[in-house]
Amino acid sequence: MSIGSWLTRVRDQRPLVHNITNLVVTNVAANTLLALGASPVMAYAHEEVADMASIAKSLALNLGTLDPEIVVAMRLASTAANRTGVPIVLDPVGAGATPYRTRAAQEIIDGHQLAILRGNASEIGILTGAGGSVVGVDAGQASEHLIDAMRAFATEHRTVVVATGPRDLVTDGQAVWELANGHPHLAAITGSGCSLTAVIGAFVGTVDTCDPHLYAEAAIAAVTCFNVAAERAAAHAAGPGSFQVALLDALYHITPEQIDEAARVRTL
Ligand SMILES: Nc1ncnc2c1ncn2[C@@H]1O[C@H](COP(=O)(O)OP(=O)(O)O)[C@@H](O)[C@H]1O
Ligand SMILES: Cc1ncsc1CCOP(=O)(O)O
Ligand SMILES: [Mg+2]
Repeated sequence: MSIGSWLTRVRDQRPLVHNITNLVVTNVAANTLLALGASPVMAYAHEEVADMASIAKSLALNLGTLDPEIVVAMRLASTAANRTGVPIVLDPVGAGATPYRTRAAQEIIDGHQLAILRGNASEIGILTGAGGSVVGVDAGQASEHLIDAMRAFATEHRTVVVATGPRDLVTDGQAVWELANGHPHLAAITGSGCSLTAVIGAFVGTVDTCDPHLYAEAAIAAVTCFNVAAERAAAHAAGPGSFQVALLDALYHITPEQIDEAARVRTL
């Protein structure tokens, strides 16, 4: 299946993505999913997260503005998602910046089966044991051991790992792919990584068998779709402000053919 045809699946199926995300990006993540053609819902109450996760096509967890209530909500939702076969995508925002965030990410990873772990290269470096520095929620220096550590982590946890930045890396524990689309404006707005995680949730929500290889394909397609849309948006944006709006428009208008034409994906 071509990378672009994954977008057709998303638009045809309009998967419901249950997001437990942060206070900064809630609105933009929901609008990003709508522009793409997916269906967002944000739900946090302990009384309903298990029910919501069970009827969703995917569960996207984001540690951006973590607090103890959210930690419990994520635990309840993840348990229900695993029980009902709903794929989980985790964005460990700021893992490595404080022990609380790192511990929360590790508890989710150890206690549940993730479909995809997606963070910036520093967050992924911290969680996979490669090391790296995290400055608040932004990436610092990435580790030179990142690729090996990602592959070992993916194998051990039977999951797909995605590390983003100027170049993006994806592995299912066997193959490693390097993705080279995107635009520096993405690093000049808040929430690009968080929105991408929600988008990965939409793509993975179209996969109905628990298959790491298909999850990897979905992740590659999601990152490439998002980043090619960003390139198209940047072409007529005056700066980060208009870029943010233009990105929503580009996600709405982009075609599978445009994605396939611009995709820069290679196996390492
Ligand atoms: N310098 C860059 N050039 C091109 N694309 C980038 C650049 N920095 C980040 N991106 C893209 O921005 C998105 C968010 O990645 P990143 O900034 O690593 O995550 P986060 O916002 O979680 O720190 C990804 O799609 C990534 O490919
Ligand atoms: C600024 C900030 N602070 C807590 S969460 C958040 C948003 C982070 O978004 P992203 O990781 O996509 O840049
Ligand atoms: Mg992030």
